[in-house]
Amino acid sequence: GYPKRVKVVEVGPRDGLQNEKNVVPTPVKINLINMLSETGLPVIEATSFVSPKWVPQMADHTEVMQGINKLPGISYPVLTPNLKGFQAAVAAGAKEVSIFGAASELFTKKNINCSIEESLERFDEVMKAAREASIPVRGYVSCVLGCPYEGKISAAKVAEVSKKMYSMGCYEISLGDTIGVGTPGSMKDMLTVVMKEVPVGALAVHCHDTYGQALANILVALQMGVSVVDASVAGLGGCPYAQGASGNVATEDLVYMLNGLGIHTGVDLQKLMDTGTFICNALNRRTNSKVSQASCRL
Ligand SMILES: CC(C)(COP(=O)([O-])OP(=O)([O-])OC[C@H]1O[C@@H](n2cnc3c(N)ncnc32)[C@H](O)[C@@H]1OP(=O)([O-])[O-])[C@@H](O)C(=O)NCCC(=O)NCCSC(=O)C[C@@](C)(O)CC(=O)[O-]
Repeated sequence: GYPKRVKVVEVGPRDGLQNEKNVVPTPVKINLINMLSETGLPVIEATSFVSPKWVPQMADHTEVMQGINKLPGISYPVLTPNLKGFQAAVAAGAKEVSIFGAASELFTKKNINCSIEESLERFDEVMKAAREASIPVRGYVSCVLGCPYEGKISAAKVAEVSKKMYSMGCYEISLGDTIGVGTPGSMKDMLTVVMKEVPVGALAVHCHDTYGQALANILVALQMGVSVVDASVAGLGGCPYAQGASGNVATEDLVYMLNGLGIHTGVDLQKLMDTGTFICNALNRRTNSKVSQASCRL
C-alpha cells in the first residue's frame, strides 16, 4: 500500500537555482520562496551557506533568509557543509539545517573537498552545535544510485553512510539520485538494503529526472513505505559538481501523481503551477514540468 500522506520537500530555491549560470537577482529568489509559501508546501529549502567561491549563486544566502516571509508551520532549512556555514546560517535566522554527504569518495572530494571520513568529522561538529542550539538537522546522501565520477555505487556503501549520519542525530536521511541514473529496479534494491539500517520513517528520496526515471523511482519508494519526497518547482536544477545532471522531479508533476493516487500533500497544484510560471519567466527558460506544459496547451 501507499502512505496516506506525503511530505513534499521543495528544493527549487536551492537545488534548482544553484546551477543557474546567470546570477538570479535576490528579489526574484525571495519572491519565489514567498510564492511557494502560499502553496501549502510544508518545507521549502531556501538557500545554502556554502563558500561563495564554490557556488556564487548562493552568495546572497543571508539576504535571502532575512528577506523572506517565514510563515508559521513552514520550515525553511538551509545547507551547511561545516561549522562555519552552520554559524552563518544561525546568525541569518535559520531554524533548521541540512548537512550533505555522499556514498562516493570522488563525488565528496569534488563537491565538498574532503574524503567521506573527513566529511563525517565536519558533520559531527555541526551536529554538536545544532544540538546545543536545538536545531534539527537533515542529512543528504548523494550518489545513491550512481556517481558521475565512480559509476556504480554499492547499496552497502549507501547504507553505511546513511546509518552513520542517522546515528549522528539527523532526523531524516534524504537519498539523492544525483544524476538520475536509477531505475525502479535499482531503487528497490538500494532501499531494501538501506532500510535494514535506517527506519523507513526517517528516509526521504531525492530524484533527479535526467533519464526520465524520477516519478517511476518515487512510486517504488512510496510502495516501500517512504513518505517524504524532495522535488523542485518547474523541475529546476542540477548539481554544479555533477556535470549533465538535470533538475529534480518537478514538484507539479509529483503533486499531480500523488493527487491521482489519493495521497494527501496539502499542496495547491494551481498555485504551484503559477509559481513555476513566475520563476520560468524570470529565468527566461521553459518549464520542465510536464503537467504545466500540458495545462498550457489546454
Ligand atoms: C565545503 C567547502 C566550503 C569546503 O571548501 P574548502 O575550500 O575545502 O574549505 P576551507 O575550509 O579550506 O576554506 C576555504 C575558504 O572557504 C571559506 N569557507 C569555508 N566554509 C565556508 C562556508 N560554509 N561558507 C562560506 N565560506 C566558507 C573559508 O573561510 C576560506 O575562505 P578564504 O580564507 O579562502 O577567504 C566547499 O567545498 C563548498 O562550499 N562546497 C559546496 C558545494 C555545494 O554547495 N554543492 C552543491 C550542494 S550538494 C547537492 O546539490 C546535492 C544534493 C544535496 O542536492 C543531493 C543530490 O542531488 O544528490
